[in-house]
Amino acid sequence: MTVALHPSIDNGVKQGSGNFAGGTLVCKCTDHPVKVAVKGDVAHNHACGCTKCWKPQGANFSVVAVVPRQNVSVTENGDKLQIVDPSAVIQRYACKACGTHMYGRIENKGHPFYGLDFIHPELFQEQGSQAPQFAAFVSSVIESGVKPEQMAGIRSRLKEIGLEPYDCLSPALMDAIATHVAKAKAA
Ligand SMILES: N[C@@H](CCC(=O)N[C@@H](CSCO)C(=O)NCC(=O)O)C(=O)O
Ligand SMILES: [Zn+2]
Ligand SMILES: [Zn+2]
Repeated sequence: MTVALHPSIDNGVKQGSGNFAGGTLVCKCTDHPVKVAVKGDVAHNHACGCTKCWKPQGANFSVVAVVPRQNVSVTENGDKLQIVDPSAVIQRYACKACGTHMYGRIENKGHPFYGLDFIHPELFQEQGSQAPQFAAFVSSVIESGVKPEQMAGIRSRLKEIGLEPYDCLSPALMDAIATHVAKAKAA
């Protein structure tokens, strides 16, 4: 049996349309769901194994991407949102009723990713947003209870579906972070 990563990628990664114009994220509540409008396509979509990103029931990974924060607006039932961990770098706004994380926001203006919100594209009502590009924080799934002996199988399954596994972010994103840090030090 292949290991369950996340329902949206377990049957293979579905490529995006390349011209996704944006859509509406909807939480799991059948009654008064929280709705969040997102303009434009997502970027840097990835599977994330960290303990902080929201994972649907039974999944070992989340699927999470970024969008400019000005492109994100809560349109319905925003009173159901609460910040999961106000001390985290990414302040994740979750539905109090169903627990779904609707968006994560960075308020530290000095953070390399300030200006980007984190969202879960599987919550889009619409199809066609950018597909996951890589897998991040893969070793972190051990912190959620995965046995170290399962890691070889998890990494090979990620590679099989075309998601290169990394234990932090991808090299391109790590380079972007380091460039930001270097510039901040030089300033
Ligand atoms: N081993 C830790 C790692 C948590 C972590 O650093 N997560 C990253 C990636 S989240 C999306 O890619 C991060 O930037 N976190 C900041 C935050 O969550 O506020 C664990 O698994 O908990
Ligand atoms: Zn909900
Ligand atoms: Zn994460």
